[in-house]
Amino acid sequence: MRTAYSVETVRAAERELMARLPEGALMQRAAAGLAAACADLLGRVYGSRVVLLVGSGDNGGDALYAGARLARRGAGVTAVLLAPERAHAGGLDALLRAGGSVESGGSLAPVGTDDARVAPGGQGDGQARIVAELIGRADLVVDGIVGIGGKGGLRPDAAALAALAADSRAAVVAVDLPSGIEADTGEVHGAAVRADLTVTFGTHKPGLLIDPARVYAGSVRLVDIGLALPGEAELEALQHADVAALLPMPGAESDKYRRGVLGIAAGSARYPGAAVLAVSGALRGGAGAVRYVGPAADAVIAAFPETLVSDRGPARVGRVQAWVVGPGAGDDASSVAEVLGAEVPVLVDADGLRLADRDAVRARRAPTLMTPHAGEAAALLGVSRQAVEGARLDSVRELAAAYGATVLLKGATTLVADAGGGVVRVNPTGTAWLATAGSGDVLSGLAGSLLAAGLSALDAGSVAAYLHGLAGRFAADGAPAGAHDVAAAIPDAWRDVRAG
Ligand SMILES: NC(=O)C1=CN([C@@H]2O[C@H](COP(=O)(O)OP(=O)(O)OC[C@H]3O[C@@H](n4cnc5c(N)ncnc54)[C@H](O)[C@@H]3O)[C@@H](O)[C@H]2O)[C@@H](O)CC1
Ligand SMILES: Nc1ncnc2c1ncn2[C@@H]1O[C@H](COP(=O)(O)OP(=O)(O)O)[C@@H](O)[C@H]1O
Ligand SMILES: [K+]
Repeated sequence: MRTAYSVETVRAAERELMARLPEGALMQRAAAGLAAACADLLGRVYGSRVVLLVGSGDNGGDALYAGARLARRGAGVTAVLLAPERAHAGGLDALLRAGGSVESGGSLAPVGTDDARVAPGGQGDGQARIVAELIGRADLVVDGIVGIGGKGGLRPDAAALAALAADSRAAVVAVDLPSGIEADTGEVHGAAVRADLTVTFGTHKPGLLIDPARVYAGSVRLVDIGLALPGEAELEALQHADVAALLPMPGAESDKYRRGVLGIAAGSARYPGAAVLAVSGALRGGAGAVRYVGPAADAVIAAFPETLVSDRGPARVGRVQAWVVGPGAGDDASSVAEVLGAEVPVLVDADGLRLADRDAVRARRAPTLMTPHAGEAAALLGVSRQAVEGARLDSVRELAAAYGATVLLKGATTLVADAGGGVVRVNPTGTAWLATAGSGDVLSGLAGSLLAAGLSALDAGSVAAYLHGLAGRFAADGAPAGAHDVAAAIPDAWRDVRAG
């Protein structure tokens, strides 16, 4: 399991550890890990050109000490100091003693606020040009502007440096996190550094795993500095072994009913394909049987003859262990209401989200799993799609609380949150090839099947997202794939997870 902790928790763990260690020991651990990662990225350290962007906190201190280590190995290291009089004194001293040099990078005036570029003004043309040329010629830029002490997007002088780093051909390594992102939420308010690699200390921070900030982090390398973190994380990402342990496996005593029967109320005359795709995901999700209820029975049977079909409405079909309702359902509000009345776990997706009565969902005693994409979540919350996409963690928690349900918010980094708070799951396996019509229907069938097999809503949602993301990768393999290809690749994803 990969876990991420909030800044507050990290600070507390750091305080506790620092009290037991000699002064500066923690920063040396961080700097050693950072320097090693930089050296790996450079390949050859000797003769390389390294520029450190250094803010006035300990994040800059990490960069300076790592720069000193690289300078001792023969790199040409220059620190650009945003606030020369407040730069970390010990780090600065170490860098200078190792043969590094220093430039002032404060008050480089940016042009505009969105597209910050160093311009004449501030300290004047001369210094701005020196800094721009340094960064432009660098092999590696180390972003030590701000770490977990940052608030809001980068200030203008820091934004100007970030823009220069983005324009240069240098690889960019962020220290702890890309400066300018919100560590606790993954939100990005204004300018932020775009890194190729982030070297983070002690634990992942939520912002490194959640969009939009995740994209700024590049790949992420965790350096263990010995922090003792409490049991429950803020955020967790399942990995192969975690998923393998949760997959429902049949045993000698299993029969199709004991493995779980999933009911699917989906599809309409207009959208029969949604029913077919939901069934295609469900048949690969571990339930022993799938019952389909709705107007697309002919299409479902033609594609999947093993499906049990009925046109009698959800309330009168035989017993099921879980329901999926909503994909392609059009305006079939009565099916949604009937399914919400069932005392088994229910997954609500697509049209079902719009048709579900909030009080009816809140009144349910069995688990409910809602699976909106950002647009659907926005409609339920009464905000814009951009507002949801910009604040995904807050949005998923708010929706879960409002409906008293588990919510899976789809996207490049799918999040799953329970109503009562607690850890939120983030899915690491997705691929942008999954942004194809009908892939959400496959996901709802798959997650429903896992619910029918007995997984909790949080586990069913996060295991389904994991398998679905992996199946998307296998199906696409560098070329477009349709939703039915994704469903067909679920068994490969399942086998891959079990193989470890
Ligand atoms: N506390 C510890 O034990 C350790 C801390 N470490 C490092 O220390 C960092 C935290 O250090 P600090 O608490 O000093 O804080 P930071 O260095 O993250 O940030 C504080 C500085 O950034 C400036 N700043 C804040 N928001 C800004 C913005 N939007 N634009 C530009 N500048 C901004 C502040 O004025 C302040 O000078 C961690 O991220 C990590 O890199 C590591 O050395 C490991 C050990
Ligand atoms: N950029 C992306 N990267 C990774 N996964 C994505 C991306 N965009 C969408 N997805 C995934 O693709 C699926 C799309 O679902 P949805 O929007 O409901 O589509 P549909 O309604 O057409 O079935 C979701 O599982 C979502 O997480
Ligand atoms: K940083």
